[in-house]
Amino acid sequence: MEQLKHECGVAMIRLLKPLEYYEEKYGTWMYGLNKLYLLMEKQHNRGQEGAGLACVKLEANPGEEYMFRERALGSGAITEIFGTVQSNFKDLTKEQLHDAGYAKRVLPFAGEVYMGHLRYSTTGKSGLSYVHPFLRRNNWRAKNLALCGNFNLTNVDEIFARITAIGQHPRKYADTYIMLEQVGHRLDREVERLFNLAEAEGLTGMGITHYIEDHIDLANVLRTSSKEWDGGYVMCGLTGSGETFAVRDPWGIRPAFWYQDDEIAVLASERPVIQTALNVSADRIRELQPGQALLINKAGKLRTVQINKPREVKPCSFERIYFSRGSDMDIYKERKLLGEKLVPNILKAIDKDIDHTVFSFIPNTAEVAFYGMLQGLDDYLNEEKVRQIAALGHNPSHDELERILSRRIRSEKVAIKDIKLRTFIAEGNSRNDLAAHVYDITYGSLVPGTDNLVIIDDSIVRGTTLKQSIIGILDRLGPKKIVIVSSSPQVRYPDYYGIDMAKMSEFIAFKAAIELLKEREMRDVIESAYRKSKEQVSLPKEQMVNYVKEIYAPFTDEEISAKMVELLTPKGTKAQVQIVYQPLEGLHEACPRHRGNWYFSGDYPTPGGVKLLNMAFINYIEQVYQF
Ligand SMILES: O=P(O)(O)OC[C@H]1O[C@H](OP(=O)(O)OP(=O)(O)O)[C@H](O)[C@@H]1O
Ligand SMILES: NC(=O)CC[C@H](N)C(=O)O
Repeated sequence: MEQLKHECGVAMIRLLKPLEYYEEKYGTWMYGLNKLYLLMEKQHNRGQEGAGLACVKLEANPGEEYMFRERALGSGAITEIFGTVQSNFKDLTKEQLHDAGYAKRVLPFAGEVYMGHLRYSTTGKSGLSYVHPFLRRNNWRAKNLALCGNFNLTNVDEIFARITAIGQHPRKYADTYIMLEQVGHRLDREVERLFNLAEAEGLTGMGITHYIEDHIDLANVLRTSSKEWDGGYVMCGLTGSGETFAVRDPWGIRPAFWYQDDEIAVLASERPVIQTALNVSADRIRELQPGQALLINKAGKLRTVQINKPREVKPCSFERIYFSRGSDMDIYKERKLLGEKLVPNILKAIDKDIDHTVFSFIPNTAEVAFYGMLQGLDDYLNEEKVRQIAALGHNPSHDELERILSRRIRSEKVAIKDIKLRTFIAEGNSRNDLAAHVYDITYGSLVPGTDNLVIIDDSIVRGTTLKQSIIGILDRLGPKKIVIVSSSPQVRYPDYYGIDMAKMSEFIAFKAAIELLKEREMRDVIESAYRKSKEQVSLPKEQMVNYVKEIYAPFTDEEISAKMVELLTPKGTKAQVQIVYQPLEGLHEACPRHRGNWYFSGDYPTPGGVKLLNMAFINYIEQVYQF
């Protein structure tokens, strides 16, 4: 089975004082480097395929290196890159190590501007040369560019065709290279525009260089290069002359947060990492707005600029459900609410038999939703107790009270995740085997043959985790019934904005719907959706319609869940199995500000999404489906 990958993380730091300041105040000029390490480590959940960092030293003399980069592959990449950077300092004397002036003059990575990236590849390929930041070198300092991003565009092919038509020649067919070429090309134009102005003003030599570096307008560069980007992105960059930028997509799909005080300006993909790394409260951190860029110029002046007009804002709800760390105060509340909202359906699934049900979660991400679910169950039980007491019709005796009040929600740690690896994102071939062995159970945590087991997870995508591991091992405990609860709705459609799940055939919900259509002699629904999809291939993407919705339309969520259970329950399972899903309304009530739900609803935020879905469905029918 093909690997599902997702996300990337970005981190940027601009030191606003000279290195001496940090040496004096914090005992090290490596303050920025160390903070970058923290910001990256705390976002390692966002990318374990590779990591890289770039650094720019302001005001280096000609002949001295001013732009540095280090990259590595694998889950240990963060340690490796920082280890390599630190190895440059290992032979220094104590005096040299604490001499900020010496560091600034002589040492690599002793700069004021830093940028870090954590990667899971999406459109880009795997391998070290695809690990960000990407570099574009030039003899003019201001034309040098380091670029990294948390992004996925739906129209890389169109952009590639257009830029090659105007004579450009990207060295690789990879999305980040193409972005690098586009931004780099515009940066070149900007530098040339300023060169002409400087010359017209009679400047020469370094006078021209300084003029250019003092007047670069990155807003211009970003505006002209991002015009046609259709997708989710937070693109970050540094130029050789120390300009820093981060720009967010106009739909607000991918997230970014920033903070500034008089010492430092910082940007990261997730808010709590800034809170922790810099010890600041959430109210001092701002979110980069849809279509907005954060720009810091060579002199350290920070501003936000609207680069593209905000579109219908659809921030990715999967960030809230699963990707981002649950330590964000809002995400924590939202995840709890997701769990709480499921309580009525859970009670239905266990016939309200609270006394014979054990509640638990599938580690790790679902833990927070589990606490919310427990809270909801507690509330339900308290109401029950009040009803029971009232039903007595007299002042309860001590024994009566004790009997009623001793009823509890039975929460246990049932499933254990032994390997600290997200099975959702582990390496391709090894994933299946890994998924089967990654979880374990607590033996004796429920009464066999008597108790139900309700276990919450945050998402069911391909169902591999359930099929290959969870249902089988839970069944060993002998529960009467296993109720799997998903805190997110059914994942029905591919994502093209950062989560690389492009094949329809991967989704268990899709497989279930196709099975149901076949079983009920409704193949004509499939054929008609295919025909309509095929007919619109040459239409402009803005006019395309999501016909895959027709595959799901004849069925209720419950019918699809029931079919999924059939497909996912391993042979020989003794317990009855049921899957309870979060309805779409539940998701929106819990995460009201993150309305991006295309993977659940099929409502894509950009026309490019519908176009790619159309292709994915056609490919599925032509390559996988048996007529
Ligand atoms: O249906 P599937 O395709 O198997 O994917 C869904 C599973 O993947 C994720 O877990 P992950 O292994 O990433 O663990 P985590 O909760 O610890 O992040 C998620 O929490 C589900 O358990
Ligand atoms: N997950 C991401 O944001 C990946 C960035 C980029 N699309 C790549 O594949 O390298």
